[in-house]
Amino acid sequence: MSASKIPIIDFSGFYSEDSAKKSEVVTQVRESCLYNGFFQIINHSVPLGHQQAALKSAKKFFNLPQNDKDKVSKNNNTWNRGYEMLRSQILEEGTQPELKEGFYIGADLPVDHPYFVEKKLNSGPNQWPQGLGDDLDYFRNSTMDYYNKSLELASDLLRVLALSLDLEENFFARFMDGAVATMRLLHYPSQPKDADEKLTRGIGAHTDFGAITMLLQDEVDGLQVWDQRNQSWIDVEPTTGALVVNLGNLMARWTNEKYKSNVHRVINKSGKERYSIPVFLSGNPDYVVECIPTCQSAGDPSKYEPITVQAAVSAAYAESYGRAQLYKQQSGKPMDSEVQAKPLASAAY
Ligand SMILES: O=C(O)CCC(=O)C(=O)O
Ligand SMILES: [Fe+2]
Repeated sequence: MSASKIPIIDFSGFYSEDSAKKSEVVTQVRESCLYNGFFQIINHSVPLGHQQAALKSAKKFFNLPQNDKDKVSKNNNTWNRGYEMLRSQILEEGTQPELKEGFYIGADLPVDHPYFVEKKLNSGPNQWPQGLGDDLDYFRNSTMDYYNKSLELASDLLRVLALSLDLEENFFARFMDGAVATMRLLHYPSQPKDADEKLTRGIGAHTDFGAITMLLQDEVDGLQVWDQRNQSWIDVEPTTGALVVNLGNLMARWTNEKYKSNVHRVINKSGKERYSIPVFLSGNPDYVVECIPTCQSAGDPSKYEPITVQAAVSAAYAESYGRAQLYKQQSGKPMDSEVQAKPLASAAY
């Protein structure tokens, strides 16, 4: 597999009647997952119109006055919904708090839903930015439509992943049933041209926490994927209509590290504002992730104990937000309200 580019896979083969075309998709996905866990897909099931509408909504939201954004702060709840201000997170140790702001959305669950009552991972009602006024309906519909379409695609991707691992196509169905997923609208201000690249990140080098991530980026580049074999960063070229798919730590654990959860980062040196929308699939919080049968053998036993989705994903969130808090304490800077109000142990939900 070529190292200098992230492969673009034509996903229409998966929906084709032609079994050879379907196998070709499965083979390309397998190769990408074994190599570095990143690929782009085109001709998938999330319509371009839905992508554009969601990005338009993101831009409208981030253009609001700071005061309107602060009113829907993620600090207002413990289930990780709402606005996250600039410099709230550090994913790469030794770097400065990150130059991005975000808005978290998920399934809009009522307060009597069992997931909310039982405080399951990132589960509860959304916060909606009233500051958008007449644009709020459009914002709500376009973001939720995009979210729902992404979850349908996630099921298809898991079918392909199952086949790529020589499993039954519906192996991941129970994991998807009642799955939790979180979407984040992201805005990366343009970084000053003379910013110290070593320390300033849009998002620091990290791996994702969940099973898979589906990322929509607009036309501004900045996402880079670590190429372990060549010890260099690969730029992920924005491609109209494409989604970047990458595997998270949960999938790496599940596959006994046969499939990669790879390091990536964003540095926005474009001189333009950058917007992106990742959807993180965590899965059913009660599902127990246990080494996939085809990924272990007598000579290659399971490296990890079984763990629930809830336990695996929540630990990772707490750690990353804790780092930003620590940085601000140690550097003696006044902490913004976002970080101050958030105790480390309950950082994410
Ligand atoms: O914005 C991007 O391109 C990447 C975002 C990302 O890696 C993340 O939110 O985990
Ligand atoms: Fe990421």
